[in-house]
Amino acid sequence: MVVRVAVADGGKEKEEERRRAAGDPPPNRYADNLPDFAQLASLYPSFEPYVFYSRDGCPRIDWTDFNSTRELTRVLLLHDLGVNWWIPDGQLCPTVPNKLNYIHWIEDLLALDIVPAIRVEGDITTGFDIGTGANCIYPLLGSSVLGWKFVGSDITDIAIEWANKNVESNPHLSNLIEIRWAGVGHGVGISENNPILSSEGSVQLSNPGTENVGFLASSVLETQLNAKKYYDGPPVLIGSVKDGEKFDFCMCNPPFFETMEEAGLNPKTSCGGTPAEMVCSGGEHAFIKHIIEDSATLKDIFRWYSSMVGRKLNLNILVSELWKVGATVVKTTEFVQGRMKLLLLMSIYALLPYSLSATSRGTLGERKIARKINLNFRVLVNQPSSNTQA
Ligand SMILES: C[S@@+](CC[C@H](N)C(=O)[O-])C[C@H]1O[C@@H](n2cnc3c(N)ncnc32)[C@H](O)[C@@H]1O
Repeated sequence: MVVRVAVADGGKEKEEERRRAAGDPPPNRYADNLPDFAQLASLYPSFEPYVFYSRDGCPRIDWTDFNSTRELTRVLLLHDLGVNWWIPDGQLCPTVPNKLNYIHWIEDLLALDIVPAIRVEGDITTGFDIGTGANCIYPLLGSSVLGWKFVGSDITDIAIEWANKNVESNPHLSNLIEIRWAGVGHGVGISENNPILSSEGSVQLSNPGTENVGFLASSVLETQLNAKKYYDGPPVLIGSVKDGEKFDFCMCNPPFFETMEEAGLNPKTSCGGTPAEMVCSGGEHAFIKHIIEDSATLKDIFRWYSSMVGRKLNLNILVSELWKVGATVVKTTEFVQGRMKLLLLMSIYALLPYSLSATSRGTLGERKIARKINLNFRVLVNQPSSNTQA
């Protein structure tokens, strides 16, 4: 018996080594165990009406019915993680297995010491979720699965109200999660050279709504007009981070689209999504570019900056923009969960205090990363204007 356990553990270790070496994403509890709808239906009477059986006898749900996908998310969070959760009709409904992928990927990156830890050892890992939404899914997953602390920011009444409700209905997590209006921080990264653009396009040097400095120097106006071609929404990171705060990472599922028409509807699923959640001026490219620009100011206030990216073309453009602002490590990955064939592109980067540059796909062992750093450093020196992604 003991020997069998030892063998099994050894196998797990080898598999873990292989996974890391191959750059595969970390395991997710749902990777080999898709949710058992029949079991959930027998345990949760509220879920039972949504489950039906296909001719092959498999229990299924109607993915085009919002009530059905929302109830699945509710019972999964409750059954597997002991998390109480709800969202109002039409708000973006998260698919738990996909969301866990992002959390586990960050977990893997934090385990690497390619970017030095910024906080004292023993501190609780702390993340910043940009646009946490009414569903507050990343803070709920990160705190319940890994015990991480989170600040979740957002800009809409409904997101702030429901994210708070979701935190309060889980008293065991409530000391780990703070929900915060974006742009009401205490001025980290804000200076006369680096003002905040408000949603109305005026410049603010502190809390929006309390101290509007009004009219602008023409150079600032010019920047602002250029910015309008891109993202002209409320502040993202600068203005949302408070004095003295440090984070291990930020993460973001951005508003991906410029219009709701562009967002379209996936006829095979109904996961809700209001215009405020799905759309921003300039779409995902502009939103993430704004995060990149903020990060160039905030630098090591975050150990890693990360975001989801919907379109591969945007990912390539954004990576080249990362080099321009001095990113020193850029990592990307793609996730496919179960049979859903949903492709998630992820990008994560850090701005180290020295000027090496590296890029890699997935997770690499330390030695390989060191080799890649040298390789890309040479490439960058020889061809400073080229866009180098290994
Ligand atoms: C695609 S939703 C993501 C919701 C949730 N994190 C998820 O993954 O399901 C994008 C969210 O970003 C919020 N948002 C838009 N602009 C923002 C800003 N400047 N700062 C913070 N949140 C913002 C929206 O209100 C919305 O809740």
